[in-house]
Amino acid sequence: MPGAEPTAEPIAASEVDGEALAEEIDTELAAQAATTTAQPAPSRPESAEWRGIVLVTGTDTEVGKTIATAAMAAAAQGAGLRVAVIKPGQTGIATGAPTDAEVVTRLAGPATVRTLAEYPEPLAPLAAAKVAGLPALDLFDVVDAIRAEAGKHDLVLVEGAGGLLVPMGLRPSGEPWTFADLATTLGANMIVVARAGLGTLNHTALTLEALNRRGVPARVILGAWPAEPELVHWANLSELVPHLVGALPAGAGSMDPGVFRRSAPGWLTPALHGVLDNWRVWAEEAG
Ligand SMILES: Nc1ncnc2c1ncn2[C@@H]1O[C@H](COP(=O)(O)OP(=O)(O)OP(=O)(O)O)[C@@H](O)[C@H]1O
Ligand SMILES: C[C@H](N)[C@H](N)CCCCCC(=O)O
Ligand SMILES: [Mg+2]
Repeated sequence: MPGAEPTAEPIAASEVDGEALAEEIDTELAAQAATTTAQPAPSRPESAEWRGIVLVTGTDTEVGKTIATAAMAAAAQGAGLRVAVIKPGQTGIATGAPTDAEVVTRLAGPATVRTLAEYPEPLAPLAAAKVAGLPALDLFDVVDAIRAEAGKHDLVLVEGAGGLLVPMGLRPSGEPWTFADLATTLGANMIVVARAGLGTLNHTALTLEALNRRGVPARVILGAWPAEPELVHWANLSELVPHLVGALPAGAGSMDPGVFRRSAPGWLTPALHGVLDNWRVWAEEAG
C-alpha cells in the first residue's frame, strides 16, 4: 500500500557486488514474495483488476508516463476491455513533438483518445495557459469529461502533466488545482510512473506519501528498466517491489506498435490486466 513499510530491509549496497549481488537480490525478491501474503489486506485487493478511472502521474516529467499509459491501454484492450485515454492538459504543442495522445494512439490504439486542452509552451498547464492568454483548465470540466468517458468505457486512463502537484488549472474559485486534487475529487486510484535509477527512491516516496495522506490508493510502474541494469537498479527494484505493478523495458516507446501491444501484458501485473505475476522470475529474465 502507499506509504506502507517495505516488507524487507533495504539492501546494503556496499555489502554486495557481482555474483554476490545477484544472489542477494534473488534472496531479497524471494523473501518479499514469501511475505506478500502476510501483509495486511490492502484497501483494494492486490489481485483485483483496476477498472474504471485510473489516473497516471509521475515522479517527474519525462519519466515514461505516456509510454506506461500506452502499455496499460494495450494490455487492457488485449484483455477485452474498452479503453479510453484522456490527457487533460497537453503543453508544448509549439515544439512540434508528437503529443501524448498521438504517442498513445500509435502504440496502443485505444477505442478513445482525448486531449482536453492544448497550450503552445512546454510548461505546467496553468503556466502555459497564462503565458498564452488561453483559458485555464477548469477542474469540474475535467471531472465531467472523465466521468462521461467512464460511462462508455471499462477503463479510463488519465495522464497528468509532469508530477503530482503541478498546477493544472483553476477552480471556479480561482484557486489552482493539481492532479492530486483531481484524484480526490474523482475518488480514483493512481499509478505513479517512476525512474529506475539513482534518485528514484526519494522521488517515489515523496509522491506516495503525498497520495497516502490524501487517501488515494497508489501503485508504481518503472517507466524504463535498462537493458544492462547496474547495482543501483537492482537495489531500487528490491526496495520498490512492494509498490510495483509494472516495469517497462527502456526502448519500449520505439517498438513497432504490434510488438508493443503483444509485449505490454508481460510488463504489467494482473491488477493492470497483464501477466507479470512473479518479480523474482521477471528479475531473473530481465537480468
Ligand atoms: N520505456 C521507454 N521506452 C522508450 N522511450 C521511453 C520510455 N520511457 C520513456 N521514454 C522516452 O522518454 C521520454 C519521456 O517519456 P514520456 O513522454 O512518456 O514522459 P512523460 O512522463 O509522459 O512526460 P510528460 O510530463 O511530458 O507527459 C520520451 O522521449 C520517451 O520517448
Ligand atoms: C512540457 C513537459 N513535457 C510536461 N508536459 C509538463 C511538465 C511540467 C512540469 C512543471 C514542474 O514540475 O516544474
Ligand atoms: Mg507524457
